[in-house]
Amino acid sequence: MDAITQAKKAAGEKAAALVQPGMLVGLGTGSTAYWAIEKIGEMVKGGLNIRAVATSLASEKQARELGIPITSFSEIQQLDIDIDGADEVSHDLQIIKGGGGALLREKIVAMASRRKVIVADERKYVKTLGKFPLPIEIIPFGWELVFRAVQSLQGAPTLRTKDDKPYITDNGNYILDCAFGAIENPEQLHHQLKAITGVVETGLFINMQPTVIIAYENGDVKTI
Ligand SMILES: O=C[C@H](O)[C@H](O)[C@H](O)COP(=O)(O)O
Repeated sequence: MDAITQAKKAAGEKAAALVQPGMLVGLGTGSTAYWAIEKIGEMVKGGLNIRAVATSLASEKQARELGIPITSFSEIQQLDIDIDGADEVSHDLQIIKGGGGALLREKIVAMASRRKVIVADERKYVKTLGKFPLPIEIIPFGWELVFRAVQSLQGAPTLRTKDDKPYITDNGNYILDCAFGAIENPEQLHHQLKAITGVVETGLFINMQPTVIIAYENGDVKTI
């Protein structure tokens, strides 16, 4: 296992240790949240009694294979803890998510959770957001109009593709990856983008007061 994968695993496992018996747990998406889910799976096999909501079909499949009981918002109102990855976390704890296309479900789950825990390796902990192009989830119909509206906000959008076709999210939508350069005011940008008809959600996770667990290649793990 290389040093970055080791760091992701360390961050994920540290977050999993925050899960207590009886909790309702949000399961994130991506290669870092993966390790948290694996660890929670081990804990469940060891007798931990929890129920979870997954933020993507991929994470739900992983959780089911590990025997983690899955629930949904038809049965519960709120989660105790949500553990998820990030593409960038700024020093003032604003976040970009959605590199794996799961931002909409991730935000719904995060908003429904009392405690939000973000796990990331050191490469993602940055002074200012924006090196990572901001993903936004948009409705397929008329997506070109949203594309142009993003351009008029000085973002450089790219329609995300897979196998030369538009990438389709778990919700049947498209993703635009938008390069804005340094994002000095994430809150303002989030609201500007949300005001465009056809934008479902942005990957800016703003003012969520998360617990952030950063793992370093040298083996250190810091909770911020
Ligand atoms: O849509 C995907 C999610 O926001 C992921 O949590 C994020 O992209 C980080 O993924 P990874 O841990 O694989 O870098």
